[in-house]
Amino acid sequence: MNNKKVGIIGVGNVGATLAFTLASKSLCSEVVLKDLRENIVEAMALDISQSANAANAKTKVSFAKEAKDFSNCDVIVITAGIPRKPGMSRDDLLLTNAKIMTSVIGEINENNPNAIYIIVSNPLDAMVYTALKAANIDKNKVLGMAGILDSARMSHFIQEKLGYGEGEIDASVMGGHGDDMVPLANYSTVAGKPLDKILKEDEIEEIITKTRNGGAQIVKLLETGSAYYAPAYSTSLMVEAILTDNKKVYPCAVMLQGEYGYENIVAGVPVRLGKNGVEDVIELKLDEKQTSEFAKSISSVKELIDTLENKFFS
Ligand SMILES: NC(=O)c1ccc[n+]([C@@H]2O[C@H](COP(=O)([O-])OP(=O)(O)OC[C@H]3O[C@@H](n4cnc5c(N)ncnc54)[C@H](O)[C@@H]3O)[C@@H](O)[C@H]2O)c1
Ligand SMILES: O=C(O)C[C@H](O)C(=O)O
Repeated sequence: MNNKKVGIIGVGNVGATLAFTLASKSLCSEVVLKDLRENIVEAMALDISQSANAANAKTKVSFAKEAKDFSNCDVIVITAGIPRKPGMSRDDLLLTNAKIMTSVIGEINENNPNAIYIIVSNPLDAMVYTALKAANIDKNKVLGMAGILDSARMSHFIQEKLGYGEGEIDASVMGGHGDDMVPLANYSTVAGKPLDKILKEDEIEEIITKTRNGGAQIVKLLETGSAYYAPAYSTSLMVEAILTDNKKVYPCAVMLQGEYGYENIVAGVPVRLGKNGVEDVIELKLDEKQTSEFAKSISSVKELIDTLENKFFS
């Protein structure tokens, strides 16, 4: 066992599913949960700990009764915040979740000097920005989860279109986690073959549209909230990469400082993950259309950041 501690704040659908995933896979020695809802967090800690015992897993699952219980974490995942409901955009959550993000970061930052933070709350890119601004943490230690999820959705829609490829599809999505994210057909492969060599342009466009709409599709069906199995599993991959220092490259939302020609803006880009968090940002060569789509996605994130600066941080 690796003697690593993971803290999860916000133990609703995504947080609880993530805790279950980490514990079932014995990815760390300890998972500690924190939420405003005292009975729920205690119930989740009991239930998930008991499931881990059923699996003979080695992870201890507990909940934080006081600040010291949520200290010295190696990785902290923040899923605290409200999810959207049908008819809403992720951006509608901006000011409510910025308030929650600022408050939770303020509660835990001091006791966790070495933690790497993974942000999940929406709107994702703006929440990564908020976390960085609220706590003055090194930019390489704060990452947002969305790109793995969006890429998994794209893989799903590719498989659905082709009718084959399970386990052999490797899709790639960049940009902000919003309606104009940038799925990259030429960097998406089926058994190593690029998608743009397999499907026609209109078929690829259909997959791109479905990928962009993937979150909203589930929100509409669920009625009460948003997706959580794929988001939680995607987050577990980031946690694993950091804890095991495996150097895997995943699309993650990070603060850009010159990469892709942008400064002081958060967006999803391929990142090599390791024990230090962001170990490298990989710069893919984008064609003209992808470059302009990435610029559009960046400008949507910029609008949210401007709103935060004018209405929240000022
Ligand atoms: N980045 C992504 O790809 C992605 C994917 C799925 C969900 N999300 C986002 O993650 C967030 C959580 O989604 P969910 O489905 O788990 O929602 P949920 O409502 O099931 O859970 C949210 C939890 O946060 C808790 N919480 C709220 N304020 C808190 C605070 N100050 N301190 C501690 N806990 C607090 C709530 O009590 C609740 O248990 C939402 O904002 C959602 O939009 C993002
Ligand atoms: O769609 C949402 O609001 C939740 C999340 O961002 C998702 O893509 O599933």
